[in-house]
Amino acid sequence: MVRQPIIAGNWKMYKTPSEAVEFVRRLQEASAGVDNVEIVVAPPFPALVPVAGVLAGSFIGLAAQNMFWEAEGAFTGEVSPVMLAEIGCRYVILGHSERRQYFGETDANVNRKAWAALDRGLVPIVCVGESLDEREAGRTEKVVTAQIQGCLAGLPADAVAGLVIAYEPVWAIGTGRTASPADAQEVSARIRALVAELFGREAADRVRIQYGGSVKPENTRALISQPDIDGALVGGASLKVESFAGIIRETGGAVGR
Ligand SMILES: O=C[C@H](O)COP(=O)(O)O
Repeated sequence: MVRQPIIAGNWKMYKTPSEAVEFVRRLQEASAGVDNVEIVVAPPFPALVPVAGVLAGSFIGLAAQNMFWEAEGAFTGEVSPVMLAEIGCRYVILGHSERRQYFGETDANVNRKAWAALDRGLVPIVCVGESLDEREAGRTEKVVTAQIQGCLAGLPADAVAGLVIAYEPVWAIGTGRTASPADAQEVSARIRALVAELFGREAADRVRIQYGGSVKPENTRALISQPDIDGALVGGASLKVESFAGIIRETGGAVGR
């Protein structure tokens, strides 16, 4: 089964709209010619519209970092899937560990959001991953299994096949401490086996699993070469064109044609 690798840059709360526009213009040039990798950027909300304008018709896709599950209503401060779809988002990141840690995001919330996103034609990038305490207590598999079961509960198998799941061990995010390729592969393989159990072999073969946590150009190739890792969700290193384009090129080189 050939799965096209997907490299997504999660800019978190960095870059003003003008900085974001300038960045994607430069990224288009820097990543031109890499045609075997899907590239996605996830700017903060105020930058989505201007960046969508620059990216219209481009090979770089647009993602939001979060959304609410209702289409509209009295929900101050929230953004709906309808709005994201209309401005040209293709993806939406759901359940990032920072949303879980600081804003009370739960697996049940992520599940409602995933249904709503799919209903509006957006592809969820569903984030899962264990904390350091959980890993050290030997609970990684248990934690990630519960997250997958909760976040994807009841979704149709063909929708799951089209999803992106980002495995991000919380202890590796922004710390410079990357999971070893073997550890990242082991959990990614567990996730794929679980998807097979819950949604069938075809969904498991098609779903793309990203690794996230201190990914940089230097460690990309070893991670991407793992059989169950189909890309990366990149934080810090996606904020500079040189390092993000480096990760994209390394990915293209690792998968070949
Ligand atoms: O969404 C991205 C992840 O949180 C990874 O962030 P990082 O690459 O800065 O460790």
